[in-house]
Amino acid sequence: MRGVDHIAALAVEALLVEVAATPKPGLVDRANNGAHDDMDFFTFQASAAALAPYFAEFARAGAGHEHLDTLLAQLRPIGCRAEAAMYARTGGVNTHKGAVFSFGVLLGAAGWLMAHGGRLTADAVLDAARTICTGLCRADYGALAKDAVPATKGQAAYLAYGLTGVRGEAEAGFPLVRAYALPLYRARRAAHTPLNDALVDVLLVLMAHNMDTNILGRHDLAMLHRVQGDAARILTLGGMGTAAGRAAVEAFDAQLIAAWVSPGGSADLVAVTHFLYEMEQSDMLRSM
Ligand SMILES: CC(C)(COP(=O)(O)OP(=O)(O)OC[C@H]1O[C@@H](n2cnc3c(N)ncnc32)[C@H](O)[C@@H]1O)[C@@H](O)C(=O)NCCC(=O)NCCS
Ligand SMILES: Nc1ncnc2c1ncn2[C@@H]1O[C@H](COP(=O)(O)OP(=O)(O)OP(=O)(O)O)[C@@H](O)[C@H]1O
Repeated sequence: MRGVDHIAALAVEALLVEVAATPKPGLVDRANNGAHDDMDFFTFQASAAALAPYFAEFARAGAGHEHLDTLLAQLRPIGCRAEAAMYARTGGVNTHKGAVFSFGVLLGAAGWLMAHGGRLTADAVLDAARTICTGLCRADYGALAKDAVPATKGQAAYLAYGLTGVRGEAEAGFPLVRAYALPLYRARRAAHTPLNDALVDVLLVLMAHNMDTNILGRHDLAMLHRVQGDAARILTLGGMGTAAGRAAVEAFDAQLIAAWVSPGGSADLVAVTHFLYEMEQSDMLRSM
């Protein structure tokens, strides 16, 4: 199905566009490797390309499945193979683990909607993602004993703070994307803000609100709250739209690199935001 390939391509584009946006505090971008010493801009490009066939598989699995509430069981094995392909291509570096999960669910949702005659609006895809992930946190975390040794940083964040990370975001239908990131991105794009600057501003609004388990993997709640406050403050300076805001973003990047902080979960949600925006735009063009 041609449409399915089209949305899979938009998801790959979203990964490429996200990593290119510069400056991104603490993250890999065109200027530096952020708070990472095992990956760079080119690692992300190779990883995104390696994921392309699996993104198409996610969308096809959604299109070929009858019921949304049993789709996750079809998507997860594809996610495992995608993760393996990512690690094979990057030499064992985690570039896109969270993104594989988020895009797996969203592409499954979009594929299902296409096959069932639904419109590809952001709201429809996010609602479908929520249905796909109903019960996920209980299933993945419910059986975890309080004194269990965490196998992943996600489990560690749940055991220490009760935070549900990317699983919780997906199960709630990506509320930060819906409430904060998409409205800001739509406004910036409508105002013809340079794409790069629109993406960086969206990153800041996500960082201001996200309980990013990627930050907690290396640091504590106090650090996460400090980062949230700093991101919010830079937005009040005007973000990338003012000289003061731009200077503050550059300084924030240096600060997060020095403190070795990486807001990787928010980076994934920037890619999700671009994907949903472009998907909605192409759906509108198709229906005109
Ligand atoms: C749910 C997945 C993504 C990861 O679980 P894990 O416990 O390792 O999560 P962890 O907290 O380490 O986060 C993974 C990534 O999510 C992203 N992330 C973190 N916080 C957030 C957030 N609040 N919002 C969005 N994304 C986030 C980051 O990019 C992070 O690197 C997935 O890999 C998974 O299901 N793992 C369990 C084993 C499994 O079934 N694997 C499937 C592939 S084999
Ligand atoms: N542009 C980006 N720059 C850096 N990280 C990003 C970017 N986009 C997304 N990320 C996310 O950051 C995550 C990697 O973070 P990190 O290196 O802290 O994880 P890790 O390999 O699990 O742990 P660690 O390196 O602390 O041992 C990736 O999974 C990815 O989702």
